[in-house]
Amino acid sequence: MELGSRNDMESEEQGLSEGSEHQHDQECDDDSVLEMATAFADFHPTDDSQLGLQLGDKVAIISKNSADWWWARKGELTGYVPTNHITSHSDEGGGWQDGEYFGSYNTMKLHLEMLQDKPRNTAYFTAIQQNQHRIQDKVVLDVGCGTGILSMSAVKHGKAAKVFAVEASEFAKQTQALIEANGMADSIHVLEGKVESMKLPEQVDLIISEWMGTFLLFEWMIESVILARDRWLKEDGVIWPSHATLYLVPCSAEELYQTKVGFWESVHGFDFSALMPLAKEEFFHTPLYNHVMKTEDCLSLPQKILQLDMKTVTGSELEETTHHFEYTLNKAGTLHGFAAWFQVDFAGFHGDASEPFVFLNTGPDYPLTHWKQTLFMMDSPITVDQGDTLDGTVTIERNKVWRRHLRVNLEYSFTSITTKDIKVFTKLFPIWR
Ligand SMILES: N=C(N)NC/C=C/[C@H]1O[C@@H](n2cnc3c(N)ncnc32)[C@H](O)[C@@H]1O
Repeated sequence: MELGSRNDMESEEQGLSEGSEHQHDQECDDDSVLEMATAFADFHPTDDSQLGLQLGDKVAIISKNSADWWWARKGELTGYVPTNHITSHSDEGGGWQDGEYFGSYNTMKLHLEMLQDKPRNTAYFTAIQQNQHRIQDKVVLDVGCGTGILSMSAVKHGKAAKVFAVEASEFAKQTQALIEANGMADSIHVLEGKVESMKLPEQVDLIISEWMGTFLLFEWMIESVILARDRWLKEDGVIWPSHATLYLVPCSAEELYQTKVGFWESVHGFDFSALMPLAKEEFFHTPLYNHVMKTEDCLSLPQKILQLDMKTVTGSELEETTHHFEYTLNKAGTLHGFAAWFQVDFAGFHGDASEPFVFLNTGPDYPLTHWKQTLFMMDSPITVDQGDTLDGTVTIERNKVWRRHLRVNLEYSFTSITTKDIKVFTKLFPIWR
């Protein structure tokens, strides 16, 4: 299930900012504080009545003296802050945009899309069935259960004794009805609310969750799963997926490029090429979250740019990651950009390591899923030869203000095997802010 996998959310996504819930901050309890706010830009004070800000700083708003300056406190310091440098939490749910986010999961369209994603559901069901002897009579936590499909499978296929099915959106009310309609109310306990604020009566043996978003991390639900793991998973418990791997490959996207940009060369016989820069900016500024690539589009072997062990990964490790890559192109063609996809594994139960585990790979060599692939289009395609090389880095940086969003920075040098000349490229792609 993916915030960025549906057109409506995609358009809402750009404006995903009117979270209605006010995420209560501890500092708010101090009665002199009107509300909390976060700086989304640095601010350098011009006199000592002003408070300096760094992007991501949280400040307590004491009074709103004017439309442009508010009196605020940051730690022990107080001073005026410019309102056009901060986003007040009362608008945005503290940058998590929870109102809008959970609201988006209260739609039939979304659940239909996920429940119709055969590879997705088959992976979870098969993993549960294959490990029935380990799940039987155990206690399971389903983080973000949606319709409760995975919880029902844990009981039906896994013979779990008890499942806590946690769902923050209003949809949880429907889920309760589904559990009852399937005679599972005595083993599946639907809990409406964020897992962060949930009080369970006991630790669990297995956490199951389907948290993966565009480019694996968008929506940043992984943080909620990590928190649930740290708080509710037994020491020797298992978390599924147990591992998550992000892949990146340099690729062609000729048809897409011609459709969106080449088109302007000649429009009904007229030269509209002056519009090509605008087209590139509009269509390629952010990655394409619903691109379906063909294996032959790959210009090299994919490389792993992020590998997560879900039993041990911490939230802070994910704030910013950088991976160095070197690709040797294995065919001639046109390099338009890079494609990304992920694989999640369902391993982790004790058993000999050679035991085959179920995995779900959303790449071009596997059956298509609703995640499709994520395409990062560079602005200028280059003609390449077999043997040319790309050497660079991909940096994934979580947005410090909009906490479900991230930015992917691609920087690399291209070396032609024939002429040896080197071209350097760099582009920053927000997902989606
Ligand atoms: N797989 C994709 N793409 N989306 C993730 C799946 C999101 C589902 O999990 C719920 N959810 C997300 N975060 C939490 C949380 N912290 N506590 C409880 N429920 C949550 C959402 O309302 C969706 O139903």
